[in-house]
Amino acid sequence: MKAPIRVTITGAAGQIGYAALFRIANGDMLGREQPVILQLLDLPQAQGALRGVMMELEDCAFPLLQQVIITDDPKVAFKDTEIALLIGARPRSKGMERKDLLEANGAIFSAQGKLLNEYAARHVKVLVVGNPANTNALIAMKNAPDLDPRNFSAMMRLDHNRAIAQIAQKLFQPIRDIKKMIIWGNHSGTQYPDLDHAEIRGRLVRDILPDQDWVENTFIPSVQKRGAAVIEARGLSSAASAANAAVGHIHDWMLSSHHNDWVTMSVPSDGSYDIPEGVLYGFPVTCKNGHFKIVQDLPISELGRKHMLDSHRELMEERELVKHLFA
Ligand SMILES: NC(=O)c1ccc[n+]([C@@H]2O[C@H](COP(=O)([O-])OP(=O)(O)OC[C@H]3O[C@@H](n4cnc5c(N)ncnc54)[C@H](O)[C@@H]3O)[C@@H](O)[C@H]2O)c1
Ligand SMILES: O=C(O)C[C@H](O)C(=O)O
Repeated sequence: MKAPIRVTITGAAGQIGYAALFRIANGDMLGREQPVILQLLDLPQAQGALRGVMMELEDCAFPLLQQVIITDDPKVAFKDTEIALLIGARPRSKGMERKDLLEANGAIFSAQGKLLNEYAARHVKVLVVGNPANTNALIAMKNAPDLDPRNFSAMMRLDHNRAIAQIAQKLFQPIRDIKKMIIWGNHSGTQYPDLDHAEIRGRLVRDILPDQDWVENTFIPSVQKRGAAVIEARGLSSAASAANAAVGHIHDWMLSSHHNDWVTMSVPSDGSYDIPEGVLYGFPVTCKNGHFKIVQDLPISELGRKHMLDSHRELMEERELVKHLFA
């Protein structure tokens, strides 16, 4: 039996937490042979609900679930953690943009960055889900100077999955055949869902779907605005699909991305594709042995470059607004 991995989930009593926990305990995130210890954090007023969630986890009798710790103390939740899903934050409601949450949520991530720096395992992998995810991840990273910045990421996998689903529906093709999707930039309305490299059974999707008007006026905006469309329909922001994306993000980071494919992760920019250092930005990456590598040398169209720079500009504006939260 392998040694258990400690997984911290913040906002564990919230809707994404509820949808993620049972998947993780079932082995969907780290594999069917990897025991886990869940360290669940939520606010004091949510401890009752969290106790209920723990009871339900117990009642599933998951063979891989070795221990569940519930707490309102982040020091307890982050102690020796090896994977931290930072979900706990306010969601937006109808009519808000994700960056409207910066004020309310930014402070959470500076405090949690400091605590991760102090209490987490040195190899901890951090996935920020709470919005605005890219900039919150930057805040956490900037407050954790002793941890490798490459261990901080933000979630763009939901956008990636949404884009694949749109193409599968448009072409009446199975999801599993659609590869090499990319979402560049920010998890916001400026993200750039890039179809130029996507393949279906080895053929470029662009060759099968030459309808540029559909790509520009339907595909790109519908992926960019899908979060708002779900809020409009449900009255609440995406939860199960967000949890599924978080499980997929960590799964691939830890256990490798698929052969001849890549995934989108928001990671610290390193100058690749002329996106300057200083923000967390969605890039296509491959993962192996717990490390990601940004896919290099993809040709970028003129339209694509414009979208990529617009999204970078927005991230720089967000960065400017939260600079006071950096350690
Ligand atoms: N990146 C993405 O693709 C993506 C997708 C969906 C949602 N989100 C974001 O994820 C976040 C959570 O969404 P949700 O629907 O689960 O919200 P929710 O309101 O259902 O749950 C949030 C939980 O976090 C807790 N919480 C708040 N502050 C906390 C703190 N400082 N420490 C620990 N726990 C804290 C709350 O008590 C609550 O239980 C939101 O910011 C939402 O916008 C991101
Ligand atoms: O859109 C939101 O506010 C929630 C989430 O980021 C999403 O993309 O569904």
